[in-house]
Amino acid sequence: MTVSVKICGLRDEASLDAVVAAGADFVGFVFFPPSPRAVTPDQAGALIARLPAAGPVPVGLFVDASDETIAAVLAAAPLRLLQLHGKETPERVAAIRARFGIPVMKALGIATEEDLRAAAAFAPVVDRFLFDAKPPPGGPLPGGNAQPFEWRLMARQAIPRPWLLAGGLTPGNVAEAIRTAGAPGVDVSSGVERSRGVKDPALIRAFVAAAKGR
Ligand SMILES: O=C(O)c1ccccc1N[C@@H]1O[C@H](COP(=O)(O)O)[C@@H](O)[C@H]1O
Repeated sequence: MTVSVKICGLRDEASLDAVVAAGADFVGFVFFPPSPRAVTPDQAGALIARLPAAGPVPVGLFVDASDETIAAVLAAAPLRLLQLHGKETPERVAAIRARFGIPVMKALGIATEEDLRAAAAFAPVVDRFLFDAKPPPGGPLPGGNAQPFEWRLMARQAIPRPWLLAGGLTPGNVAEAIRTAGAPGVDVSSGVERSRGVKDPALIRAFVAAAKGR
């Protein structure tokens, strides 16, 4: 089975080119101003313009964003998947999907098996799931915290949509995470950075190779 790989939080051309050359499947742009990885719609649009036609799918990461914010981003950046990483309800997810006509991936924070049960209510209205660690209480970011969760919670779960595993993945642990969780895909941000918010092309290459077993 080929594992899908998403590299998230791209802000510069050299790192974006490394994502493409490494053969990642998805590339993420963060539209959440408190994040050190945040980009403007125009910056994302310029980076997406560099992607080859058969290159990674450009994903926009939003946190409890309004329709107006999403529309303003889409006017400048032709995203092909919307990652909703806040407290969006199934009704809000359905409304965003219907309004913009773009596939949606809902991120859910996981600490216990009980948290995974939340996926059922979202299944009819999402195209993918992303399972991430719960953020530290009171922290500024709901994701991107280099925090793993217990991968064994995912094993043998029948998730009703394609899904990505996220949270604290690195080139060194991603192969074990995939095996333990039985993950069909993975997503990383912190684990391919040389400092917070600054991607490292060598780590990007190493992560994609390790995830895809090359
Ligand atoms: O990366 C961010 O800054 C971010 C901000 C707000 C919500 C989500 C964010 N990133 C997502 O978090 C996970 C895990 O990231 P990490 O590898 O543990 O740093 C990943 O899905 C990113 O897309």
